[in-house]
Amino acid sequence: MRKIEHIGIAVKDLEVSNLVFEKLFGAPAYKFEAVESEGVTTSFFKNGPNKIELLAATTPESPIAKFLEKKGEGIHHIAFDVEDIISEIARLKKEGFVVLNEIPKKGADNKWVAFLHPKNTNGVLIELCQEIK
Ligand SMILES: CC[C@H](C(=O)O)C(=O)SCCNC(=O)CCNC(=O)[C@H](O)C(C)(C)COP(=O)(O)OP(=O)(O)OC[C@H]1O[C@@H](n2cnc3c(N)ncnc32)[C@H](O)[C@@H]1OP(=O)(O)O
Ligand SMILES: [Co+2]
Repeated sequence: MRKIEHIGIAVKDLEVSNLVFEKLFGAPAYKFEAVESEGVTTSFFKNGPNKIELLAATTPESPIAKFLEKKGEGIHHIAFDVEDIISEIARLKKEGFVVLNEIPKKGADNKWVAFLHPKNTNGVLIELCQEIK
């Protein structure tokens, strides 16, 4: 894992939260993207080398909808940039982590992604991201 790729924040209303983070960073989101397979719509903000992903649910079954129901708005996951997601998944499986999708899926912002179950990472949902070249 090379660096934090983004921090995902679950929000109830993307429009409202876009304005909050635009004020916070003094700049608008650089990207808005829906990821149907995850039942989410996202916006991305860059602040220097850091990236924030706001996520709102578009379906009741969405992981974000369930998270909001259970925990309310807040940090949802930490995503890490990886060189080779396939070998990283194999390494982490060997280390005993539960990989929620062993076959990388298409994420937002042009990435292949996979997730580790938070039960093995002290309650923090971890996302692996590999840039799609
Ligand atoms: C891919 C697009 C975009 C991108 O960056 O490219 C994204 O980041 S999409 C992000 C949304 N997608 C996901 O989160 C996919 C991975 N998540 C899952 O598979 C589930 O959300 C899972 C397995 C983490 C939890 O699902 P489950 O149906 O088991 O929900 P429960 O409410 O029963 O949770 C079980 C247990 O886990 C705790 N939990 C749930 N979500 C989180 C979280 N985000 N962070 C930390 N902990 C979480 C929940 O509290 C339950 O704990 P318990 O102690 O049993 O109460
Ligand atoms: Co993410």
